[in-house]
Amino acid sequence: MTDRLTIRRPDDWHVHLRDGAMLTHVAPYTARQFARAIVMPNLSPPVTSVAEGIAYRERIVAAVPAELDFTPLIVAYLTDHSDADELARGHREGVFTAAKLYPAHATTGSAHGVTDVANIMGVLERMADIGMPLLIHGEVTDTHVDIFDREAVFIERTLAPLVARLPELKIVFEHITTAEAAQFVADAPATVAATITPQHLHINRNAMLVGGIRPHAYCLPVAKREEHRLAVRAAATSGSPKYFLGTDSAPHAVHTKEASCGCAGIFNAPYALESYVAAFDADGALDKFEGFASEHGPRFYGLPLNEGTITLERGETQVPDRIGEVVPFHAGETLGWKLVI
Ligand SMILES: NC(=O)N[C@@H](CC(=O)O)C(=O)O
Ligand SMILES: [Zn+2]
Ligand SMILES: [Zn+2]
Repeated sequence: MTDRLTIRRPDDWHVHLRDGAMLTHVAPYTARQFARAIVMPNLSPPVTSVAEGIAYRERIVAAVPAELDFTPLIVAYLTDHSDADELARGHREGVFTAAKLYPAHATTGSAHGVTDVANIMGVLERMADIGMPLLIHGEVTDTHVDIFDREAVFIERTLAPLVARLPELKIVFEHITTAEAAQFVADAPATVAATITPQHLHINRNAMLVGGIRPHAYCLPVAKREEHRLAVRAAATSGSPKYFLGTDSAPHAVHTKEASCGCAGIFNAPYALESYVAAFDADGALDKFEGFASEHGPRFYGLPLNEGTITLERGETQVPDRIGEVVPFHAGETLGWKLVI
């Protein structure tokens, strides 16, 4: 039995660090676990211009204790009116690592998102030309489609046609939650990859709905049936370079989740690595963890692998009920691994 696992320093390829007081509160947790993070741009207002990207990056750096070696990677938020020249300039100048497609009204902070991919086809063609990755929240917003089917329907209606049209465009299908998504990515060209969250490795929809409604298990895309959790978990632990770590840590103050209309998002940053490694361990896949956490992401993005290592050890990590105004994932549980750096 392996009791100690030393791996190259990992990165988080999908996180919400927010802004203002929440940024100050949560950014250190991500910076303690990860060397770099792809920071999502769904602020209000969203990060759309190069100037806003530079300013946000400065606010993030200011929120992280100086002794932590952490690099935020900034993402442009796509709207129906995105300008290809502005995005390309941001990419060229090292401000925008990628651009994010939120279908309008699909999730938290997506009101300014894209109403039809056709509206940004010129932008996507330019991104393909310059090798700038497109990150996608992959759910349709059609009110006739059941919330549990929105990811699978997005593949059929939007993602498959997009990949067929622009096979050279690098696409990250973010936070996949279904067997259909895992299979689509497996069958797609090497330009298509996916991030996987810790919650979608651990919970199915029962966690949210059995024995009372549990708002802290609610995020988007919503957790699905057990068969989907198992398919996503098999993808994560498969060793395939198409799947990599993206926590989707999405903090919301407790009163906005424990409400008649609660916000979507799970705050998993403080114990993300302990949570992921527990799943890999349970599946006998510890040997696949370094690839998932530290290698597949940078290789897909075309960025250097991190220098240095971290160590995880078997041992108890008690997850608190609250961290400031936010309830963390696994609140009140004991995880079987700890990060010892
Ligand atoms: N995942 C979530 O449930 N929420 C995210 C948005 C997102 O990633 O879809 C958030 O910003 O709160
Ligand atoms: Zn999302
Ligand atoms: Zn997210």
